[in-house]
Amino acid sequence: MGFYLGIDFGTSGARAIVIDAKRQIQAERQLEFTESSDWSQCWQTTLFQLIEQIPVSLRRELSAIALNGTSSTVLLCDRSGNPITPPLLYNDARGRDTLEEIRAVAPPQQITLSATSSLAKLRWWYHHLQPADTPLYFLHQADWLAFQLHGKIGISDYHNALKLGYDVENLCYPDWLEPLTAPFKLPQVLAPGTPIGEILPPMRDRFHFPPDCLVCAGTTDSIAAFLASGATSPGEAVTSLGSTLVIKLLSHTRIDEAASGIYSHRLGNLWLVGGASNTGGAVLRHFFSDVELAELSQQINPEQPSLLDYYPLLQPGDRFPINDPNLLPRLEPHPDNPVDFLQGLLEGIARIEALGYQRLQALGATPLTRVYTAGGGTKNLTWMRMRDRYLNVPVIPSPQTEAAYGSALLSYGNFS
Ligand SMILES: Nc1ncnc2c1ncn2[C@@H]1O[C@H](COP(=O)(O)OP(=O)(O)O)[C@@H](O)[C@H]1O
Ligand SMILES: O=C(CO)[C@H](O)[C@H](O)COP(=O)(O)O
Repeated sequence: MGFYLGIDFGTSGARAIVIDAKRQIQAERQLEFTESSDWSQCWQTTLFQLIEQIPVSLRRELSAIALNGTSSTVLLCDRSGNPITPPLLYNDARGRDTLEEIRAVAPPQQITLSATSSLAKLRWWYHHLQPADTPLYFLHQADWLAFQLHGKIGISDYHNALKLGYDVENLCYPDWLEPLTAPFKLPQVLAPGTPIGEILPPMRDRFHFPPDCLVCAGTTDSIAAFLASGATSPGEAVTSLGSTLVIKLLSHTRIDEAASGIYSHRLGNLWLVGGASNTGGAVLRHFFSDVELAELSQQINPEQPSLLDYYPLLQPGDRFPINDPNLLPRLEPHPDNPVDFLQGLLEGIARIEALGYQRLQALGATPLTRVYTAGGGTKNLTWMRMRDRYLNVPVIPSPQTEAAYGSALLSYGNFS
C-alpha cells in the first residue's frame, strides 16, 4: 500500500502522476483535450481514460487522490452532479457586466472584481438562466471532477473558492457575499488536501482501487505547479508558462489590488501573491507550432533586445498586471522574419512577467530571490535567458514542472 495520484486538468489537456511514499514518480500519463462542444462530458471522459492508463498494479495500491483544475472554470449542477448548463471556462469574461453590482457590496480590492472571476460568472448565470425549482450547486472544475470519484456534492477547497469571494483568512463566506449568491448553493470549503471521503464503490470496482482509497480536496492548476516546484522559502516564486502566464511569489505579506489583478492565496501561514495574465503560450501556439517554437528560438540571441514593443494577447482584455477587460493586444509591426516576430512575442511576455513582479514588490511583497519556471515554456532556454535579463534574479526550471506532481503531493498530505 502507499501510492498517491495527482491529476491536473490544465487548459489544453490533462495529466496524471502517481508517486510513492518517497515522492518518486512511478507513472505519468497525459491526454490532450479534443475540441469540444460539451466540456463537462470531455473532462469526465478524459478523467476516466487517464485513470485507465495508469498501471493496474499501482491503482490497486492507491492510498489517496487529489485533482487540480483551471482556476475560475465553473459549473452549475443539480444535486446529482449533472451540469444544467455548459461550464464557463477560466478566461470567459461575459461576467464583465456584473462587476458594478459586485463593486457595490464587495471590499474595494477584492479579486472577485474581475470580469473572469467565479463570482462574476455566478452573477451572469443569475441574470441569464431561468429560475429552477430544484437546488442548483455552484462548483469549480476541480470540485466537479473530484465529485465523480467521491460522490459528495458541493465540496471545494479554499484555493478554488478564493475567486468566488471566500474569506481565506477567516475561513468563511463573508456576509457581503450572501445576497449576491442566492439562490445558488455554494460549496462547503475545506483546506486543500483534506480527505473528503473514500472512493465511490462503482469507481473502486471499475478502476480496481482499494476500498479505503481517499479522495482529497484539490487546488488550482497554477498552485499545483507551485507545490510541484519545491519552492518553500518566502521570496521564491514560480512562473507558470502554460497557455497563460501565471506568477506566484511566496510572501509573508498578503497583497490584494484589483486594478492590477493581484490577489493572495493562502498557503499554510504564508501567502502566495500574484496574478494570472491572458498572455502566454496560447498566443505563441496561435502563430507557431511547438516544433517551430523550438527551432526558431535557437536562432534568437537572448542578449540582444528586440525593438518590438508587443503586448501579446489573442483578443482584447487582460487580468494581470493590468486588470482591464478591454485592454487591446499590441502585435504591430509584424516583421517578415519569423525569428524577429517570435523574439518580439517572447520579450513582450517576459516584460509582462517582469512588470507583474515589479508591481508585487512595489506593493510590499517579500523581496524576490529566485524564479522557478513550470509549464510548456520551461523547455525554451533562450526565453529563460531573456527572462533572467528582465527579472534580475536567477530563473531556473522547477525540478518538477508538472502540476499533477503538486496534486500528488497534496494527496500525500504534504500541504494540508
Ligand atoms: N519551445 C517552446 N517555447 C515556448 N513555449 C512553448 C514551447 N513549446 C511549447 N510551448 C507552449 O507551451 C504551452 C503548453 O504548455 P502547458 O503547460 O501544457 O499548458 P496548459 O497546461 O496551460 O495547457 C503551449 O501554449 C505552447 O505554446
Ligand atoms: O489562467 C489560468 C488558467 O490556467 C490560471 O489557472 C489561473 O487564472 C490562476 O489562478 P489561481 O491563482 O487561482 O491558481
